[in-house]
Amino acid sequence: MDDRDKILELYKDLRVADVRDGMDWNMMHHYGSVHYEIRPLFRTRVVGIARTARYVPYEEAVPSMTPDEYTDWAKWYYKEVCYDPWHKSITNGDFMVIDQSGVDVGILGSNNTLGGIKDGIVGYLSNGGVRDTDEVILQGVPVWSKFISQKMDQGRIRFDALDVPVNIGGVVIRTGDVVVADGDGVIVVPRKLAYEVAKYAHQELKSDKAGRKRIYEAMGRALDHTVI
Ligand SMILES: O=C([O-])CC(=O)C(=O)O
Ligand SMILES: [Mg+2]
Repeated sequence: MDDRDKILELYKDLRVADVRDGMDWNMMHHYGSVHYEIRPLFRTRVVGIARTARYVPYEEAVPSMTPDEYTDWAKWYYKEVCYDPWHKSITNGDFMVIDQSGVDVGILGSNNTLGGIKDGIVGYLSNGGVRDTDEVILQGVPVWSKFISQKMDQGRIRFDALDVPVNIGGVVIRTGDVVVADGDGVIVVPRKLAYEVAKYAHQELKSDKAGRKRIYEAMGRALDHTVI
């Protein structure tokens, strides 16, 4: 098992809250929690290894053209201006992290997110928008984003860089960092702290389970997977 698989295994049962505590136990109180305005489209839990991409505003004016000319232009735009190069180099367990510089577009949609899942992406995190959200939810694609946007990329945003440090909700995320996301939001662990944080996150999870198990038993409540 390589380091990456070891880390994914180590984090697979940890909740965002446990990882938060594990960061605190390593004097990282100030760091790691992505701003609470970044929320899941639907509640689920995903652990992955960050893969980052940055997009920036498109500075040119869209030339005047007929709708049929626009069809070709839109295709050209996807190919040359706002492409998703990460699609070509996905590793199983990647958590795709998109910095879209505040532009109101849905870089993520039902099509490109599902294509990434097919190739091994486990979830998406964006400080921007997602669209086609009814299908994204139906397809069960885990997405944490700042907003929902109806808009296409054309004339609004361009691809800038892959595997650069990005700022998502106040946290600098680098390709290779550990990303844990659930109904509480998203937390990022710098790769060099991954083992130490996991150790104390497990300590917290264990004590949480034991405490709630005692209450379940006192209530005569059937035990579930969160306490055993
Ligand atoms: O085309 C895009 O950039 C996003 C989108 O709507 C999809 O992937 O379905
Ligand atoms: Mg779409």
